[in-house]
Amino acid sequence: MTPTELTIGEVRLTPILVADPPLLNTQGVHQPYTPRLIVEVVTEGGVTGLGETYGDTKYLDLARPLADALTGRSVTDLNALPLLAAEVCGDSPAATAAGAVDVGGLRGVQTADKLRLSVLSGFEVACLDAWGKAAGLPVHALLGGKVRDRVDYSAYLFYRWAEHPGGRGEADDWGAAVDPAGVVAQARKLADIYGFGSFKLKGGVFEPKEEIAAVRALAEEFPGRPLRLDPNGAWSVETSLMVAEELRDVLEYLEDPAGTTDRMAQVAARTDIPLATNMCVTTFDEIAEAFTRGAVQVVLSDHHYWGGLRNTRELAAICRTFGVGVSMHSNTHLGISLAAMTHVAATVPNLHHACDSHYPWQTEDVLTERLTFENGAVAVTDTPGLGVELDRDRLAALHRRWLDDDGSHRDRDDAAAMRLADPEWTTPAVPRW
Ligand SMILES: O=C([O-])C(=O)C[C@H](O)[C@@H](O)C(=O)[O-]
Ligand SMILES: [Mg+2]
Repeated sequence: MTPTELTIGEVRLTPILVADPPLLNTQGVHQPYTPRLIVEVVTEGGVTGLGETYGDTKYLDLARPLADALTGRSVTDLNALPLLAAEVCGDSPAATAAGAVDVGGLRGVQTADKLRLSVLSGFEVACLDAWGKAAGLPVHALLGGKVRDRVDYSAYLFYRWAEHPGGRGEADDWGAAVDPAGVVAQARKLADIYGFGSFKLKGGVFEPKEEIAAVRALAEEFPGRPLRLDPNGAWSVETSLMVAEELRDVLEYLEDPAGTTDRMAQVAARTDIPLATNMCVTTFDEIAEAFTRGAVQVVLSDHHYWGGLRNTRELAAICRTFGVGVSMHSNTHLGISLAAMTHVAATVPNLHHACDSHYPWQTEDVLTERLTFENGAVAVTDTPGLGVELDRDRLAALHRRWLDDDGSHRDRDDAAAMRLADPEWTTPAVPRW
């Protein structure tokens, strides 16, 4: 491996639109297509590394200057990435608006730092992939080596409609799930196909008592299996405590029942069910208050907004220091990100919960071969780099969809998608219940 082989000669950015089913959450419903950005880092030695991150306009605006600035640098120069991003990306107006939140609040605060980290995570993963390919080492080896050979994922259950309003988008055969029977049928199908052994229900969609009934129905169908419920902060402290009491015998943890660190701390003080979050601890700045107040017991890391695989390991070390558990959050992503999640998860000793992944809902990908779950787990590959290969035809087809789009899908907006079914819909005020 010579320095030239590791020097970045070109960075290619390809925004795409990926099919997404009508999955419901407290903000609204997923649009038929969701934006992602595929990053290719090509070294002067001809090695191509792949990365993936959010593809909404506010991310693309930051990704372009960073791509230009990377040319001539080494793929190993990763500690300098945040400094470089801070220097060249500038602050996005979306991030600097007072009280800005990510995806209507589903992913917590939105700051200029977090937005830059979300962008540079795609570049970090692409650099690690290129470096690993050039060195003949898997990405997990570059992170210090794996401590497990498979990474467990949980079934990510959603209330959903059979199809998008007006029959838009791509059809699938999952049918609707809007009541306990529908949720159980969906869980059974996900367990049968993928072998998942734990189940997370995305809540905050219906009245809490209906969601309690759905979790109870899951507990009956899958006795003893770890269950989670995540209303994305839609409940008050009192409602959170009521749900915690009703489900205390079956929940592994309750995820973001209430929407702020202060409310989570109030809930945590009065229940012994662990609270997990991907909303009130989403940046390093938020850790101290949440941990010292005992507001969360499990942090659901997301390598995209935490700034990459190496930052995820730093977060895991901080969690370990405070006796806080760690697992992984997910939203709509493709196989490059699933591979990246699997590599980093394989290196984290204190990862004791099955990670979230939307991947089963994504029928489209940009890989020649999709990643597979066996008994609910993804095997940790020892193939150099991430161990995945880009399918250029698929990438081109999904980019073509992005080019042809009239702009209505280029920025994720679950509330706007909901208004197509319910013109009166506005993003609910929190707490909703
Ligand atoms: O809280 C979570 O687990 C998420 O934010 C995951 C996703 O954003 C999910 O809520 C979604 O996509 O509807
Ligand atoms: Mg969550």
